Amino acid sequence: MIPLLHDFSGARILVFGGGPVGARKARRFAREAEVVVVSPTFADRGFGDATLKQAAPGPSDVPDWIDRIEPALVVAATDDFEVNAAVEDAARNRALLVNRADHSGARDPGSVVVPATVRADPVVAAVSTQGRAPAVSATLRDEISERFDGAGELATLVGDLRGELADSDIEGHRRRDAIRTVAASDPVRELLADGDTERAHEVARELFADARDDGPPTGDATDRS
Ligand SMILES: C[C@@]1(CC(=O)O)c2cc3[nH]c(cc4nc(cc5[nH]c(cc(n2)[C@H]1CCC(=O)O)[C@@](C)(CC(=O)O)[C@@H]5CCC(=O)O)C(CC(=O)O)=C4CCC(=O)O)c(CCC(=O)O)c3CC(=O)O
Ligand SMILES: NC(=O)C1=CN([C@@H]2O[C@H](COP(=O)(O)OP(=O)(O)OC[C@H]3O[C@@H](n4cnc5c(N)ncnc54)[C@H](O)[C@@H]3O)[C@@H](O)[C@H]2O)C=CC1
Repeated sequence: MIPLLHDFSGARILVFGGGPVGARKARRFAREAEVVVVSPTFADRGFGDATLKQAAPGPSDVPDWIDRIEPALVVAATDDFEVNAAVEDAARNRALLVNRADHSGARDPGSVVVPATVRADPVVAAVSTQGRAPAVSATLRDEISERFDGAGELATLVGDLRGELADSDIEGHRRRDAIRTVAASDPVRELLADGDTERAHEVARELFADARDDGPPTGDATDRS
């Protein structure tokens, strides 16, 4: 499986199953998409801004729900294997993305796994074990999140500097070195994590100007994919 970021803004997502797992998926997707959850019962836990529809569709009712809602992604999170299987079949027949919460074996095209994520907008990190051991994903996510202090602010700051350079006639390698110097600067990161944004910007600008004008030795130019 290949990790990608998918923009679901303006899209609809249909979740079958209103237990804790359906709620967790609904909450996650509702930050961006219009989420509908269909289920006979709903957990106490929050569903974000999702719309809740109380119903207990059997396997043969599933296609109608999908055709009515017209989702981009369907989530099968009921505790009923037959219903989850019907959700997967109907989604696949319509070439929709499908996430099965009760199944992590072999996967067909169009099936997606929900990773454990850390967000510090605009930075987002996702960890998956490709379905093998979700608890490991969650543990590693917690470790990564401890290193995320100031990461969102850093990306915003470096993004601003990139924007300012976009129209300049600075040589490509100097531009890249200057940007990398700021991106990798521990002092800038620490100042941002401490909330000292003003000083962080000053230090970043100094580093940036030095690297741009004098240019440290050009680093490794290989593409890190
Ligand atoms: C394939 C996948 C499908 C998908 O949902 O996309 C899937 C499948 C299954 N999970 C199961 C169990 C558990 N899942 C969790 C937790 C999380 N599971 C998540 C994702 C995924 N789970 C996808 C793969 C992710 C990857 O690639 O690593 C996370 C990361 C994201 C999220 O769900 O939001 C979220 C962390 C949330 C957070 O902390 O943020 C815990 C731990 C806990 O609850 O504390 C347990 C109990 C311990 C255990 O069993 O391991 C079972 C057995 C169910 C049963 O026994 O009935 C299945 C089905 C099966 O394995 O067949
Ligand atoms: N992916 C993950 O992270 C995890 C997945 N699971 C799997 O996901 C499934 C759901 O987990 P929980 O929410 O904890 O289970 P749960 O049993 O608490 O909730 C199941 C929900 O599905 C609803 N439901 C039952 N029949 C339905 C139907 N015909 N149509 C729509 N909704 C229906 C129930 O009313 C209930 O709200 C579990 O059976 C398990 O296989 C479990 C733990 C973690």
